[in-house]
Amino acid sequence: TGSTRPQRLLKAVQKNATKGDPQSVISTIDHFCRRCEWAMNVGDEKGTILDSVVCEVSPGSTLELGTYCGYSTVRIARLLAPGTKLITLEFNPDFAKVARQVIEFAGLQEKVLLVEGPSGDIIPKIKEQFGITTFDLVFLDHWKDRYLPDTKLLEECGLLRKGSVLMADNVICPGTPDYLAYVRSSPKYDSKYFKSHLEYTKVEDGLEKSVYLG
Ligand SMILES: Cc1ncnc2c1ncn2[C@@H]1O[C@H](/C=C/CNC(=O)c2cc(-c3ccc(F)cc3)cc(O)c2O)C[C@H]1O
Ligand SMILES: [Mg+2]
Repeated sequence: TGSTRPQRLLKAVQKNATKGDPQSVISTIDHFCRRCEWAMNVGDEKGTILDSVVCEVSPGSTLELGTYCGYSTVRIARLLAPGTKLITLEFNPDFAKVARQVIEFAGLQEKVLLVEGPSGDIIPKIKEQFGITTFDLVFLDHWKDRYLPDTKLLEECGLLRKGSVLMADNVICPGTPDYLAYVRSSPKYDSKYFKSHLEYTKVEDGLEKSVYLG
C-alpha cells in the first residue's frame, strides 16, 4: 500500500530538516506544501500572526485542538518559555504517530504533551489528569464544527480565566460561522479578526483572536 500525505511530509522533514532545529522543520514543511503537496497546516503567513500572539501572551499553559502533522505544535512550542507546556489533542492515531515524530525531530518533545482522543472526551479530564488550572492560550484548528462546542466546554470546565486568549484558524475558509457569531456577539469575549490567506494560496482566510473576559 502507498504512503499517506502525512507520511510523505514526515519523510521530507527527516530528509531535509536539521534535527533539533524547529525553524528548519517549519521551513521544510512550508516548502513541501508549496512545491510538492498542499496540506492543511496553518502555514507561514498565518503562522507569523500566530507567532506574534504567542510571544505577546507568553503563555504558561497552552492547549491546541487538532495536532494533524504537528506543524503548528512546533511553531507554538518553539516560542514557549522553559518549564511551560503545550497540550495538543489529536484523535486520528495515524496523524498522531506522524506528529510525534515531527515534534521529536524538532527537539520539542519536552514541551509538548500529545494526547490522543476526541477533544470532547479529553477536555473534561484535563484538570484532574494533567494538573492544569486554566489555559492562557488555546489554538483551535480541528474540525470546524467543533470550535463552538469545545469553546463552551472549556468555559463550563473552568479552563478559561479572565484574559485567556483563543486563536482560531480558518474562520473564513473553510469557515466557522457559528463560532464566529458566538465570540463576536458574546459579552464574555473581546474578539478581533486578523485578515490573511489560506495556507500556501491567495484565497482569503484569517485568524480570530478572542480574549475571554470571564
Ligand atoms: C474533535 C477532535 N478531537 C481531536 N482531534 C480532532 C478533532 N477533530 C479533528 N481533529 C483532528 O484535527 C485535524 C483536523 C483539522 C481540520 N482542519 C481542516 O479541515 C482544515 C481545512 C482547510 C481547507 C481549506 C480549504 C480547502 F479547499 C480544503 C481544506 C484548511 C485548514 O487550515 C484546516 O485546518 C485532524 C483531525 O484528526
Ligand atoms: Mg487550519
